[in-house]
Amino acid sequence: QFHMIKHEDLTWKESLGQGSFTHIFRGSKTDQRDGVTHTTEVLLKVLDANHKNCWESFFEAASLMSQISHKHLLLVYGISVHKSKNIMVQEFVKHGALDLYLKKSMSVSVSWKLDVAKQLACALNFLEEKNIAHGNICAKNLLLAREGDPSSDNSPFIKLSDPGTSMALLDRIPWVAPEVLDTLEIELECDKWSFGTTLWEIFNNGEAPLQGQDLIQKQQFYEHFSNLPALEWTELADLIAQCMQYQPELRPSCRSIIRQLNSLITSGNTQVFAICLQQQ
Ligand SMILES: N#Cc1ccc(Nc2nc(N)cc(-n3ccc(CO)n3)n2)cc1
Repeated sequence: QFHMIKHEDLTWKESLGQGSFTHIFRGSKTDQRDGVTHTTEVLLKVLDANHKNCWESFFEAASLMSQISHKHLLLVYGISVHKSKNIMVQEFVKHGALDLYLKKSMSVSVSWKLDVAKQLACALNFLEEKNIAHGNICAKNLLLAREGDPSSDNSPFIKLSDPGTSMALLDRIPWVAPEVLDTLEIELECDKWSFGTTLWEIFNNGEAPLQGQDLIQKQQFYEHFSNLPALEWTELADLIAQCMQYQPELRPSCRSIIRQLNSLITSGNTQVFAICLQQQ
């Protein structure tokens, strides 16, 4: 159910890092269209040969992303299988994963972060309308296609990456919704919980929540129905708390999330506007 790419049509460039079961490289693919050779810059995501057992979720992730298209969903060109390597060929997204970008550049504004949050909410709304649960929403899976810089008014642009190979569930606390540990089922509501965790990450400059806690402590976080430390901005902290409710049915719809983000954006701008007026 997706395009198979010939290995000889791929060119491999430098390694860009390693995930849990995957290794990513910059590369390019050539294809002939109406007799013309086109070369496209790509990201090559290789599934470790010794993790054959999770190649199924690897392919499932790829096929999910190649069946639907949306401006905030990563484009997957196809799959290439060569000897014992499974390779996912993705569009190359210029600035890479958002968590690393936020850790590096501490100076992104509140409106920049709200803009990114709203784009993610739109991507989730699109998936919700198609009744598709992503299952792995986190800042690491948000890719920054355009930086957007404070000087000119062009804003950031993100793409939601494939769900990836389902890492060990306990390692994904607190991104994975608590009920998933019992049901092992990924429902739409799970993405709302993960959206809350990702919002927390974005407003904590890419710092991972429960950083450095071991698996026992992480499991207890759910057993004690704990919440992440609230942000100073109470309206934003409220939205995160709504998303990270232990009862899935109480979590807000994507439409409600987008509405609340819009009012935060407006109130944020009003506050900035008021401060500018005072300073005149
Ligand atoms: N320095 C640097 C640098 C690194 C990567 C990109 N680009 C890119 N494009 C994609 N399609 C996917 C990814 N990913 C990165 C982590 C994951 C998680 O799996 N994906 N990175 C651009 C610059």
